[in-house]
Amino acid sequence: MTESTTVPTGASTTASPVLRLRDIHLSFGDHEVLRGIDLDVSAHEVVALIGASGSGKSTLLRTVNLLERIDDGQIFLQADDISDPRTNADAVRARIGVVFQSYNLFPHLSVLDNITLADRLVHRTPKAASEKRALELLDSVGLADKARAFPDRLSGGQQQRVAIVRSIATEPELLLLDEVTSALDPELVGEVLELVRALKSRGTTILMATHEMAFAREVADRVAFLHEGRIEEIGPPSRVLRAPERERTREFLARFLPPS
Ligand SMILES: Nc1ncnc2c1ncn2[C@@H]1O[C@H](COP(=O)(O)OP(=O)(O)OP(=O)(O)O)[C@@H](O)[C@H]1O
Repeated sequence: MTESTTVPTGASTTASPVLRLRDIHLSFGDHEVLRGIDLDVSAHEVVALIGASGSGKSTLLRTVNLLERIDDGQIFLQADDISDPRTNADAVRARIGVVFQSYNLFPHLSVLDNITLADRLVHRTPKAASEKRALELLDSVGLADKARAFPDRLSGGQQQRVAIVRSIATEPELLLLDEVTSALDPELVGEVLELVRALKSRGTTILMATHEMAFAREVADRVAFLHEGRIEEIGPPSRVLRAPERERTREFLARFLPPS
């Protein structure tokens, strides 16, 4: 029996997963924030992490990108054990796209330069090829006319869409989205969610933390409900988010309760 079939993570396909988390533990001082997480994300799958504020969603995403080092367990990206301390973190990060809550664009670079920077520096893609691809991506999200603009000339929703375009410009194997709509005014949320929907339809493999329950229901193949550092429930949105009262309670908790 292979390792990927020994843990009941509820993965929806039998293909080798893009990401495998095995018994992940992580503490900050005395506070054990991740308490034995097992999770597979298959190719082209969208998995949404939901849970109250402080349940460990962001921390889990940060461990995958090696921004936090785990205390115990293993993280596999494709066949590679990236939790091995000898792993080159920069090489791993070049394979994973990340978008955080605040857009984090470089303010002194144009939209085009923001998008092409990693491709040119990390992947050594020639400037012309990198810009051609970036312009195609911008065009596909309706932002081609902003290519030469600087971030401060864009709305929050436009900045976040550029950040997402930047994260996929290098064609990462996995995309991590951490509350990508939380910092936005409500009227700007829709355009960002629309872009995530488009990524899903292109087959991007996504692990995302979200408080947007309706969105998780619509876009996620599976939803993982985190509670106090453990995955309490995982499965199709129709099952995990089945009770409207529970959904509302979770949304309320996630938005308003301070981290424990
Ligand atoms: N660098 C750190 N040092 C100490 N404690 C931390 C650190 N990062 C996170 N924590 C704690 O870990 C717990 C989990 O935080 P995390 O940000 O992962 O939760 P979350 O589920 O993403 O919350 P939210 O929905 O509010 O973003 C919280 O109690 C938080 O205070």
